[in-house]
Amino acid sequence: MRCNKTKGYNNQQIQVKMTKKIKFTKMHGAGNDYIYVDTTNYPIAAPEKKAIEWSKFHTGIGSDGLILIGNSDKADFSMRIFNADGSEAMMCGNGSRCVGKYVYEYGLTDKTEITLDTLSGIKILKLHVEGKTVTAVTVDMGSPLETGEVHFEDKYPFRSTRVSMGNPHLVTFVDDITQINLPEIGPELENHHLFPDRTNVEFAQIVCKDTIRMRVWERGSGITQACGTGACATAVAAFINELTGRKSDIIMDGGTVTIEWDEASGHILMTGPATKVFDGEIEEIEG
Ligand SMILES: N[C@@H](CCC[C@H](N)C(=O)O)C(=O)O
Repeated sequence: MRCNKTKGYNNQQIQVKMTKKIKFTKMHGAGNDYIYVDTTNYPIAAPEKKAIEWSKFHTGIGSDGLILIGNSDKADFSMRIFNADGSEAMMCGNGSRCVGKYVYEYGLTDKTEITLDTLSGIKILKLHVEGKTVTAVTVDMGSPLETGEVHFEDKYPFRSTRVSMGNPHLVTFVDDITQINLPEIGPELENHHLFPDRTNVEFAQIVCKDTIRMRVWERGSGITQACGTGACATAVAAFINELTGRKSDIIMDGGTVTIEWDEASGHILMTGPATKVFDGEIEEIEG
């Protein structure tokens, strides 16, 4: 049978689709990379879909997810975070530092102390500025919402600690982190029946009383080079289990952040880098 291209073509209804150009900035915090869009200039329809499409490395921009910066009636700015699988999370530690750098360096504010409205409440960002550049940001992440021990009754020989930093985390301390097969165990634990909302998964090794090496499997994004809320959860779990003091450096695959659990306020303070990679423009097909 021959295929009649001409007939097929003539019979087709031609749909004219409009395209719109969206400016974005690719940024990373300790290697945790997201696409940032200022939605006051470029409103994004269906962000769940865009997060999946744009996060793909071969056919999109390539990232761990999508972060939308917007206005808020409760704070200076708002932040929404979508993982690479399109799921929306409550909070993003590394992302919040990059939002601080973005709004300052792109002239949306000249404040060096900024309030940020997130699904996990209002966070306070303190920018460390050198000249006109934000080199690091300290974020008051608030108090950990929930902590608890987890004993797996099935195949895992671990005693783990559950910590909610708005996002759910499962932290497990091991003697040798290099022995952990994260690509295999990460998704198993993320989707374990004990966690109906899934969970982020951290494996950590104590280096010394104030230093922890950590690797992460993120809910909705897989292995990432760093996770800010995960670093907070790891420091909290280490302190609760009497493995460290209140302040520790968390060394991740892509960089280090410092976490301090302030005794007076009970808040977690996270300090770490924020880096711009490039600005870009992507075409969005409407309809
Ligand atoms: N990488 C982020 C956390 C992003 C959300 C997380 N994957 C979730 O679904 O809870 C961070 O730096 O905190």
